[in-house]
Amino acid sequence: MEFAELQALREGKKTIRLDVYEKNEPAVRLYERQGYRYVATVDLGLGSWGLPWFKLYERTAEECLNGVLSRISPLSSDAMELASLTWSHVAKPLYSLGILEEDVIKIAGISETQHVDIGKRALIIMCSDNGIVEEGVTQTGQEVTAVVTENMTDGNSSVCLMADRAGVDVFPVDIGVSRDLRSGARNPLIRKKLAYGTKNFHKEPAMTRETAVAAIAAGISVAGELKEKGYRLIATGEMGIGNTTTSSAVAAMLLDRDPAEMTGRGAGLSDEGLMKKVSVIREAVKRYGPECRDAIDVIAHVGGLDLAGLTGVFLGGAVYRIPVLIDGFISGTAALAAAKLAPAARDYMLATHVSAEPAGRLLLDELGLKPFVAAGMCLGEGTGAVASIPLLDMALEVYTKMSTFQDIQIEEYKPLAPQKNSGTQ
Ligand SMILES: O=C(O)c1ccc[n+]([C@@H]2O[C@H](COP(=O)([O-])O)[C@@H](O)[C@H]2O)c1
Ligand SMILES: Cc1cc2nc[nH]c2cc1C
Repeated sequence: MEFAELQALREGKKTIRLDVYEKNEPAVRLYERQGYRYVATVDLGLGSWGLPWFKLYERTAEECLNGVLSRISPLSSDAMELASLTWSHVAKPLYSLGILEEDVIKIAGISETQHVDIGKRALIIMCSDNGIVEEGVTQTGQEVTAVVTENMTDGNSSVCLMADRAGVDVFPVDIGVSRDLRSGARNPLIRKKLAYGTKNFHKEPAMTRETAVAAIAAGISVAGELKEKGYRLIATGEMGIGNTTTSSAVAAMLLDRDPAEMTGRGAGLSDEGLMKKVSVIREAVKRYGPECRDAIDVIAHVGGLDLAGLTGVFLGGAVYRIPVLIDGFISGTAALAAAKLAPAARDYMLATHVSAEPAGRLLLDELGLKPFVAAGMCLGEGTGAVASIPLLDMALEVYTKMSTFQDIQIEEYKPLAPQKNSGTQ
C-alpha cells in the first residue's frame, strides 16, 4: 500500500482506493486504463458474494502524501545499541568523538545495521526563484539564480569544487528557476520545474497549496531516485536569490517568533535593505498567519519552491531510510517544516554546521540537533553540509578500523560521571 501511494506521488498519477468485497480485477484495470494508479482494496468485511459492486475514492496528492508520511518508521534501536557497543570497545576515551559518535550511531539506526556505510553520497541542490525579490530585499537580481544553477551543472560553483574534494556527487534540481535552463554534462540538471519563480508574497501568496505539495512530492521523488541508485547519504543545498527572505518568513511563522529575530543580511544587504526585508516579512506574517493551518500553508503563502523541495528531501530521507544532512539557514528551515509535517522525520536528519544567519543556531536548537562545525559560513549551495562529510568519514575510519581495548590488552576504560558529554561548542 505504501509503495503504491509513494509511486503515485512520484509519478504524479491520480490515485484510487477501491472499496470492494474482494479485489475486483476488471474494475482495477478499467481505472488503470484511465490513468489512475490502484492503491488498495479495502475489505468491507461482508464476505464474497460474487458481487460486482465497488466504491471508488479518488485520492489527492496531499492524501497520498499523508499516507506516505504516516508510515515513517522509527530508527532501529538494535542497530543503534550495537553501534554504541562498537564505539565502547574502541581504544580511546569513551564518547571522546562527541557528536560525531552520536551521528554514526544515528546513521546505524537509520540504515538498520551497525555496519555503517556512507561511501556513496549525493548533494541535492534545489534551485528556484522568488517573486519577493521585486521588493528590494536582496543585493543581487534574480537572474543570478539561473546563471549559478547552470554553472553548477558544469561543476563550476563553490560547492561543486568542495564536493569533488569530499567525493560527493552533485545533483542540481531546477524546481522553479525563472527561465529555461541549459544543462552541462558534468552534473546533469534534474528537471522538476513547477513554475518560473514564485509570486511576490508581499502582494499575494507565493504559490497554491497544491503547488507546495507538488514541490514536496518532487523532493521525496528525487530522494527516492538517489536511493535506487545506491546512495547512502544525502546532503542538502539550495540556490535561489531571495530565499533567505522566504526562509525567515517561514521560520518566523513556524516558530511564532519576531521576524526581526529571524532575519539577516542573506547574501549581503545594506542596513536600509535589511529594514525593508524585516518590514516585508512582518507584514506578511501578520496578514497570512491567521490563514495558515500547517507548514504546507506556511510554505505556500511565504515560502519558496526550493524550500518546499528540500522539505520533501528531508521527508524522503525518512521514507527511504537515508540520512539527510542539513546545511544552512534555508536548509534548516526546510528541515523544520519537514519535522512539523512528520515529527518522526527529525530522526533521519543530521545537523552539520551553524549558519551565520542570526537564526541559524536557533533553528537547530528547535530541532534538537547538534552541529559539529561552527565556521561562520553562510554561502548556501550545500557548502556546510559537504564540508562536514570528511569529518564523518574520519569518525567512521576510527569506528571501523581502530584497535579495540582487547586488541591492545588494556582493561576497558571506565569513565567517571558525567558519563557522556552533551556535545561540543
Ligand atoms: O545557507 C545559508 O545559511 C545562507 C545564508 C545566506 C545566503 N545564502 C545563499 O544566498 C542566497 C540567498 O540570499 P538572499 O540575500 O538573496 O536571500 C541563496 O542562493 C543562498 O544559497 C545561504
Ligand atoms: C554569486 C552567488 C553565488 C551563490 N551561491 C549561493 N548563493 C549565491 C549568491 C550569489 C550572489
